[in-house]
Amino acid sequence: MKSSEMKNKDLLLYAVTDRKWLKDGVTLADECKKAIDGGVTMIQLREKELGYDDFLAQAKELKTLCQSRGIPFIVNDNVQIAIEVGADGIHVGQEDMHADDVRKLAGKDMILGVSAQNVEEAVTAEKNGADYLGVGAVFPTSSKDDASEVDFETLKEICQSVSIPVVAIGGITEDNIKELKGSGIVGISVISAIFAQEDIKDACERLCANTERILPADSSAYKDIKGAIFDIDGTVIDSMKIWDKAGLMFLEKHGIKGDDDLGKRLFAMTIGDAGKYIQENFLPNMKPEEISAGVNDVIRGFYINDAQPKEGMIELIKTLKEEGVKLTVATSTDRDVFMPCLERLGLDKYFDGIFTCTEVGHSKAEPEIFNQALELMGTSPKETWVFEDGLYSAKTAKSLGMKVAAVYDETSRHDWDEFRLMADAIIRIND
Ligand SMILES: Cc1ncc(COP(=O)(O)OP(=O)(O)O)c(N)n1
Ligand SMILES: Cc1ncsc1CCOP(=O)(O)O
Ligand SMILES: [Mg+2]
Repeated sequence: MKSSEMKNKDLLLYAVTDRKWLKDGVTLADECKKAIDGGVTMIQLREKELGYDDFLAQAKELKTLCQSRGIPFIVNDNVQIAIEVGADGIHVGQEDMHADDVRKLAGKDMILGVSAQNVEEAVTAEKNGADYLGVGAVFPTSSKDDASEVDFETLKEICQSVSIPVVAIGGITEDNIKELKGSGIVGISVISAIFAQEDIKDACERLCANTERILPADSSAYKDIKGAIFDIDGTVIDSMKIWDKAGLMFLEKHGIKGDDDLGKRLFAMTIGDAGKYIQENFLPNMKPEEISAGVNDVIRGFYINDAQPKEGMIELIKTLKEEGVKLTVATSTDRDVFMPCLERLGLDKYFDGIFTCTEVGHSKAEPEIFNQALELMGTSPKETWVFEDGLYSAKTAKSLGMKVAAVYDETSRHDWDEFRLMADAIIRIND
């Protein structure tokens, strides 16, 4: 991977190797495979004891593994080995070769990571060509003897002072990671919370999920963005649950108490079918159309009075607008249902155009709605991001060459593993 192709998402869970944790008969490649299976997005080979030839042989093995699994491979400290093995990148600290010299030797395409402990080092590293920063130790660590600690405020100041992405490193565990929320980091870099664990794959899965949970929906993740297309339900508005519950709430109004199973059955039906089902099973004296209209009223009432934004989305939309990005809506929900909510939240004024599947005459499994949004914004697919909680809609957007920010929503959790992998950025706040 070239440095220009690296996304923030590639830095989500960055594993740094340490052979001191290897069990008998197990190789670093074996352990790295488990880590990649668990969701590690980048690997750094860190060898402090090996001679040149052994270091090179190990680098070749891990480079082949990472390449076959589609994640970047980085070499720690040794620029020569990084170049010889054709690594994707090199990571150097303040005591190692200077970043500008590394850049000259390694060329513009190699990913260059630099350690920084304060704002001055961070700003200098960016000027000297760093593509990302590793900042730490953010917690006490036993994996690096000479690591000095970096407090939360300094980490935050560093993130605010540079435009390149920052990962935190040092003593990070699946529990303390939540303390890094709000710092501005795009990911974490970890040794022992991965390689010292009994079940490496399992540990990585939890670290990944917990890291996703602390990342902001901020605009810095969306490289080269000129246009943005927002889904509404489950993306901008926390409204998916009402579709799940509307049938039950309607029944409750008529004094009938349903259970979760009934809720799930009704959710899987169209509103028309739900009307028929409720009539046949609970309200024989009411017409199915009246029931369907009643369920619809429950939904509308929720949008008018109660629906809340997903965390961080209002701020994101405002920031993108301020940055001159064209904004549109593409939604499967009918205009008269969601507009009162957008208006109540003061969001309607930010959008240059609003497209609904009903009005366009095609679902989001087809390209029409996205193409109409692109045409109105006058942006090309590759400079346009689609913010979506629905995997199938995201697949359509991807097939048109657009970038996708996957927004986590509880109702589509079963798709998340596939969705997070295909997306160019992830928004998963407080699920
Ligand atoms: C991602 C990442 N961040 C920081 C470091 C530390 O690098 P450095 O300060 O050069 O210390 P050593 O790792 O070389 O002991 C890192 N390796 N990776
Ligand atoms: C390499 C490095 N640089 C700063 S802290 C550190 C060690 C990170 O290891 P761990 O995740 O086990 O604390
Ligand atoms: Mg170093």
